Amino acid sequence: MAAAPAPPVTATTATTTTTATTQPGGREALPIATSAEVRQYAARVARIRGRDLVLTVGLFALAAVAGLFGPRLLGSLIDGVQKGTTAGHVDTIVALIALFLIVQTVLTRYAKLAAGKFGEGVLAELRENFVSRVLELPLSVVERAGSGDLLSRSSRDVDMLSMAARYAVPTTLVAIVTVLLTIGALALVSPWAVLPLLVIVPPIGVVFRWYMKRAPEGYLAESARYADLTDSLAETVDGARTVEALGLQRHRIERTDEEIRRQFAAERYTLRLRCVFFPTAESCYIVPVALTLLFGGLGYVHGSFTLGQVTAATLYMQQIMGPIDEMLAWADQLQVGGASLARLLGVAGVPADRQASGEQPEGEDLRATDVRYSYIPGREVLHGVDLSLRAGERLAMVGPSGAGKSTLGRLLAGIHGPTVGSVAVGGVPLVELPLADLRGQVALVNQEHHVFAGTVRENVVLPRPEATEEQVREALAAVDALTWVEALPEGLQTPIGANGQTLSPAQAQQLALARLVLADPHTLVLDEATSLIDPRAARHLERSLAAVLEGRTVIAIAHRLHTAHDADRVAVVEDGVIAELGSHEELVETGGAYAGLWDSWHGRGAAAEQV
Ligand SMILES: Nc1ncnc2c1ncn2[C@@H]1O[C@H](COP(=O)(O)OP(=O)(O)OP(=O)(O)O)[C@@H](O)[C@H]1O
Repeated sequence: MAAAPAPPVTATTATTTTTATTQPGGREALPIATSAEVRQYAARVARIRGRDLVLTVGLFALAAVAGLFGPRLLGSLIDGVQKGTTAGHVDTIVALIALFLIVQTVLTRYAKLAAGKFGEGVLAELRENFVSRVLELPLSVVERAGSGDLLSRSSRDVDMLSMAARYAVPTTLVAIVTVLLTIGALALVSPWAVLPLLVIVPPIGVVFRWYMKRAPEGYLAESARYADLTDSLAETVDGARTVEALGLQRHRIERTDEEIRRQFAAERYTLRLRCVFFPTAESCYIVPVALTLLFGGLGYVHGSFTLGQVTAATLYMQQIMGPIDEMLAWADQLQVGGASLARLLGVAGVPADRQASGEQPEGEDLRATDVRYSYIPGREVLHGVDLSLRAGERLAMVGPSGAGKSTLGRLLAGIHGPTVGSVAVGGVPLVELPLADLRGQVALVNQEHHVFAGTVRENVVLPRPEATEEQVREALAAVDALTWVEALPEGLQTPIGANGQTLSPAQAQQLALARLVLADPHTLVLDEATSLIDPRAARHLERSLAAVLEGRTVIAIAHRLHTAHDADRVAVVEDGVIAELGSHEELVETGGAYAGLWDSWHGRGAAAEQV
C-alpha cells in the first residue's frame, strides 16, 4: 500500500504533562492525560481489583498448563508405539489427553467469566468517574472545547476502552502467561527446542518497536479528528435554520468535507502502520515451526531426539504462535484503548473553577469587588466592576451590545468565576459555594429553556429531587402552568422532551420558572428572559415571571427602558465597566448616557422601546 503522509498530530503524545491543545476554529480541546498518569491509573486499578486480576490470570494459567499436557502425552504415545506398547497403555494415554482437554475447557470457561467480571468492573468504575467529572466540568471549559470533544470522548472513546478492558487486557495477560508456560514446556522437552523461537525475536522486535513508536500518536490524532468531525456536524445540525436562512449550505459542506479529509488522513496513517506491522509479524510465525521440523528431523535421524520429542516440540511451537499472534493483535487494541483512556482521564485534569470552603453566607446581599473577566486569556471583557446589591433590591442593567452585560450577569449568578476579584453573597465568594447551595442563593434566568427527556415532574424537580407532589403542584401553580399541565394526557407524569409531548417555548420557559420556584434562590439574574417569545405568550409569561420575582433580589439585563424606569437602580454598562449607577431619576438628572437613551426613547416613542 502507498505510504500516506502522517497527519499532523494536535493531540499530545502524552509523555510529559496533561495538556489542552487548540483545535481548528479556535477551540481548545480538553486535556489528555500523560502516559505516566495512564500508567498510574492502570496500577491503581490492578491494586484495587487485585483479587479479580489474580483469579483471572490464575485460572487462565491453570487452563494453559492443562493444555500443555496434550502434546507431551502425544509425544510419549508415539515413542511408546515405536518401542512397542500395550493397548491398555495407549487407552490410558488417550483417556488422559481427553481428560486434560476437558479440564482445560472447564478452566477456560471460568477464566473467561472472571475476565469478564474484571473488565466490566474496571469499565463501570471508569464510566462513573468520567460521568461525575464531566458533570463537574466548568461550563466555560465546555464552551471553549465545544460539545464534539466531550461527545466523542463519552461515546467513541468509551467504546474503544470497553473493547480494551473487556478483551484486550485479559487476552494479553493470558497470552503472556501461556507463552511463558509453553516456553517452559518446550525447554522441558529439550533446551534446544527453544532455539527456533529465538530466530523470530529480532524481526518481530524491530517491527513491533517501529509500530509502537508511531501508533499512540496516530490513534490519538484519529480520535481528535473524529471529535472535530462530530463537532462540525453537531454545529451544522444545531444551527440548521441559520445555515438555511443565510444560505451557508455550501460553506458547511466544504467545512465537513475538510474535516472528513483530515479524519481520512488520520485513519489512513494508522492503517498504513497496521499494513506494515501485521504482515511482517505474521510471516514470521511459520519460521519456528519449519525450523523445529527441519532440525528435529535431522536430530531424529542422528539419534539426538526421539520422534516423540520432535512431535511434542512441533506441537508446542504451533501452539505458542496463537498467543503470540493474540499478543501482537491486541497490542494494537491496547494502543487504541490507551489513547482513549488518556482522553477519558484527561477530563479529570481540568482544574475545578469552584472549591467549596464550607463557609455559610450570612445575609443575602450580593457584592462584586473589582471584577475582571477574560473568555480568552489576555482579552479582558470586564475591567474592574464594583457593585453592591441590598436584599430585595431591583437593579436594571442597560448598555450597548457587547458592553459586557450578559458576562457580568453570568458572573453575578456564579456561572463563571471572575478572572480577578470576587462576587460574594453574604460575605462568601460564589465560587466557594457547592453548586447545590449556590443554586439556592442565586440563579440565572435566560432564554435557554431546555426540556429534558422525562416526565413533567422529573423536569420540574431537577433542583430538588426530594420535592413532594404538593410542592411540585404549588410551583407549577405559582407560574400559572398547573392548568395546562393537568390537561396533558398523564398530567405530571406525561413524558416530554425527546420522544415525548412537544411543548411550546413559552410552556418550556414556564417549567424552567417552576424549577426556580422549587430551588427558591433569594437572588435572580434575568437575561433577555422573554424577548424571543411571541408578544401574547410573552405577556402571559411576564405574569409567571412576576410571580417568581416577588420578594427576591433581581438583576435584570434590560432590553426595554420601562424595565429600567421601574427598577430601584440602573447600571449603565459600557466597554466592560459600570459607567453610571443610580436611580432612574438621578441618572436622568445627571444628563449622561442613560439620560440620552431616555430622551431618545421619549423622542421616538414606544417604537424605540428597545435599547
Ligand atoms: N463565550 C465567549 N467567548 C469569547 N468572547 C465572548 C463570549 N461571550 C461574549 N464574549 C465577548 O465578551 C464581550 C461582552 O459580551 P456580552 O455578551 O457580555 O455583552 P452584552 O452587553 O451582554 O451584549 P448583548 O446585549 O449583545 O448580549 C463581547 O466583546 C463578546 O464578543
